[in-house]
Amino acid sequence: MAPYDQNHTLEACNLTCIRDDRSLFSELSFSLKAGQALLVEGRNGSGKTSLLRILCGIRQPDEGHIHWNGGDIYRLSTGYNAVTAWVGHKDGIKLELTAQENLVFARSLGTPSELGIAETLDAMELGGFDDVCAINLSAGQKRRLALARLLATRSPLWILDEPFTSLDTHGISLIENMINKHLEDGGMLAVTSHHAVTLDSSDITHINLSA
Ligand SMILES: Nc1ncnc2c1ncn2[C@@H]1O[C@H](COP(=O)(O)OP(=O)(O)OP(=O)(O)O)[C@@H](O)[C@H]1O
Repeated sequence: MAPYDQNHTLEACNLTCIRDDRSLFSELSFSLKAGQALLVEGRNGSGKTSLLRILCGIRQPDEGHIHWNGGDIYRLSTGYNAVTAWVGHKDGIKLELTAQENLVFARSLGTPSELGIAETLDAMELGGFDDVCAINLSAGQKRRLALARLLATRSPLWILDEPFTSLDTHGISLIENMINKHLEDGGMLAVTSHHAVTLDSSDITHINLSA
């Protein structure tokens, strides 16, 4: 993939998240630049998914704001979802569509990458499954198809909630390599994972929501 713009920035300022009168986190601030990763850690229920959903713009923080390249993510003229790729707990794939059709759909929603659909499926070791309905893929193959969206579209900011769920050790290393390449190209990453994540970059910010 061609390198991303090295001037991209993400800044989170004084984020607060309250659920049912309970404060999950407050006054949380951090920033990311090209090639940097944010690793969100913490016990079950500490608020990791809630933080990632706020970073995606799916949920507004109760306090604080997030800026992309200096502009509030809710007011970007280009649309913040044009720069983010989100893979959540759920695969978010259409079970009645084939693997290929799922990627055509994903590309229609974002900025298509220079990698073709067949090449993307090959990269995710799903070559030969292009015309198979997603409902007939194994759990790990469904997860790889969900993560294939990251390659099928071109988004500098990847936001991944437990990306390794259902993957075997080979699948995990496939995704880690993909993430490392993304960071090498100047992409950014926010991730939470109960598995250890092996990243080549030393440019990692750790946030522990249980601390
Ligand atoms: N839609 C919601 N409405 C009310 N409370 C919610 C909602 N979503 C999450 N919560 C609560 O917020 C808290 C944090 O949930 P969250 O999913 O962010 O935690 P997490 O750190 O990602 O947990 P896990 O490691 O188990 O995935 C939990 O106590 C949960 O019950």
